[in-house]
Amino acid sequence: MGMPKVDYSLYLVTDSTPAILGNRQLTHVVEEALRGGVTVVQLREKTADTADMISTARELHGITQKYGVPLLINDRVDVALAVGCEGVHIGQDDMELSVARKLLGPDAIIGVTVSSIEEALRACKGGADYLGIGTVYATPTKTNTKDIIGTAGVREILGKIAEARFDIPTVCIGGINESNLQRIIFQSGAARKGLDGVALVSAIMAAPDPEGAASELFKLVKSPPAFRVDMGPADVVQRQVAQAPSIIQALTPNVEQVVQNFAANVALAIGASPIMAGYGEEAPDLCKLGGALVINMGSVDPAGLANYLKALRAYNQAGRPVMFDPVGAGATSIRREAVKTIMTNGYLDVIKGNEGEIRTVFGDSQEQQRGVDSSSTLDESRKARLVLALAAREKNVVVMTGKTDFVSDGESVFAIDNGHEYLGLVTGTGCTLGTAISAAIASRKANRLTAVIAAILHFEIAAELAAERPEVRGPGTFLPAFLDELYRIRQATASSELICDIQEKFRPVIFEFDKVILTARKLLRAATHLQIPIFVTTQNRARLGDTVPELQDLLAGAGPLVKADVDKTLFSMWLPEIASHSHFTSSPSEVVIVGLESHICVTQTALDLLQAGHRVYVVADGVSSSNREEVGVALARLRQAGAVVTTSESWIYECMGDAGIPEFKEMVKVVKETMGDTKVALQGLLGSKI
Ligand SMILES: Cc1ncc(COP(=O)(O)OP(=O)(O)O)c(N)n1
Ligand SMILES: Cc1ncsc1CCOP(=O)(O)O
Repeated sequence: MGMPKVDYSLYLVTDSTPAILGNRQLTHVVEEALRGGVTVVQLREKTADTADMISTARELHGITQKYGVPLLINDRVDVALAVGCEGVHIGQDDMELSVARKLLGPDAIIGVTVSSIEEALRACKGGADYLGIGTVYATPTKTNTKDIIGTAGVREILGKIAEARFDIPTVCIGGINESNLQRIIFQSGAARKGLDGVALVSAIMAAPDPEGAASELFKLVKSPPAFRVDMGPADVVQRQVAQAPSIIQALTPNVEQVVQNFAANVALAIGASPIMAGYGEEAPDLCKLGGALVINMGSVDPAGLANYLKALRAYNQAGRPVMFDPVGAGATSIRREAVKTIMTNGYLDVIKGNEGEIRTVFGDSQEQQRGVDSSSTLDESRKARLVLALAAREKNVVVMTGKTDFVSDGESVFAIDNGHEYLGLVTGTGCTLGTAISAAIASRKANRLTAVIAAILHFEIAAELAAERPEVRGPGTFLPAFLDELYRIRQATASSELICDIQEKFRPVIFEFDKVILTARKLLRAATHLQIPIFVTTQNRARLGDTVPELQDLLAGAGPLVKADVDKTLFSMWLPEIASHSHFTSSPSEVVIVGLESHICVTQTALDLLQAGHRVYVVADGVSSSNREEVGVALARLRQAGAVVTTSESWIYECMGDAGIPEFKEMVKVVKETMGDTKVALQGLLGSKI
């Protein structure tokens, strides 16, 4: 006996009942699973007699040894002793740990089932080698389970083990399969202790291809979930909320909900592209478009629920965010069940609901809602504690709407007191707030908590502004004004950046080099007046020279607006130093590119920026290549990829948006003073493009 270091990542518990094994041979299925990557095997036979069990165990041990994997026996210390395998797994109703240890000796592996903190601490103190924590979810494989503890229960146990400083490996068990494994590991992890692996029966033993199933599961255990989002600390959140509304722009959520028309209008007003897609089969394609999914439980029927689950699965797998709106969650038992089903079948980045809905999602069985009403019974501190607890349990962001909205990421709670009573007098405003939130979280670049808060502020401040308009006399006139204000805020707060790369050594070879410089000078002046951050790059500065001298005075004048000046070897200007800058990480940006060469560095930069979720403007009078013919081809390609190919003057006016802005006078001066340059650059560079 004895095996120095056990890898608990993928722990297979066998089952030879016909419902699971069919008419296949147990040893054959286990060997296939071992080939697929199973790291521990437990022989679990509930009805076999001792002689048969010993015989199977012996054969199995021969196989597991070939793969260097420990074989443990469920409950039966006598069988483990007879076979001489590596150890046993015992439950709370089986032989005592101390007795098993005495019989098996110090080197045997003894695992213990635990479903509470007390059991876990007792097993740790008693010298268990690992813990099997569960049952996580109800499973037909074992129906006589005492406690279904969910990921929250697993996390509590892990937290206490860490607190008591026990360094013991742990797996969890019960209802785990390919579609929920990563979420279970993610949501179960406590601050200082995560799971070492997962134990499964049917997901492998009943699989038609046990090797393939095990190999897929092994990959999932070893890789971080696609949906995992690191949430920034609260102080970062507070800083970023200052620029809040700019977070919602150029996003593409896919929206599935009841008040579709209104939701679609809100999405468009805030710069998102809505797709109302209730058919789950479409989701795998839709999630490739890079948006977010809204599951709005406006109506619940079996077909609808199946669609929610299909879409949820597709978006989780693609690592795209999901916003769950558990409409009327507590109104009927069907809805309560639907909430449970949705929550146990996928990861929800954000859950948004009114007090009754959030209480139901948390599992408050006393909560009986009437329809989708939003009557409130909790005081503010209890509301804050509830969203905090739910977000901590689900490891996501929770929003409880109400007169004051409460938002939490499980670490901090924010209260938002904006909005207007008219929002409560128009149908669907709650649902469309979900649309706004989904648009904000659609970009993975944004901190999720910040994005959610920003979306709420955008939405509610727009309502306040709309209600103040002179033409608004009630909910009917409020609605169009509200859409206008959503749009106006978005327009006014879109954040732009300028990326520039023009080096000295290219001067003699680039087509119309001096014209590119003229445009770059104009854009730098405009950026400086409009307070647009500037990012400068050079390609191998030592060999190809610095940024041209014609731009140096303007860059010096821009001072702190020049956020980075980076030398590179990559062709793309989208360097880690730039991509990680807070201007790009806090929200999707509108980035204008000027420089060289259009078919190499400019093209790669634009494609990278698009891929990262930003909106890209390529100014046709500000980019060039050594061969003029390259330019038109590059611009056509970028246009097709989703970049906006425009001119410098058009971009400048788009950035201003409104002649009423304070900078307008200065900007007109820039445009007038560079009128001649603009003409020369357009004539010189655009002949071969567009
Ligand atoms: C790894 C692992 N964890 C838990 C169990 C459950 O064991 P137990 O509570 O003894 O229940 P039975 O398996 O005997 O029905 C397990 N087998 N393996
Ligand atoms: C043995 C055991 N102990 C708790 S749940 C369970 C069975 C898990 O089976 P499955 O992985 O098929 O849900």
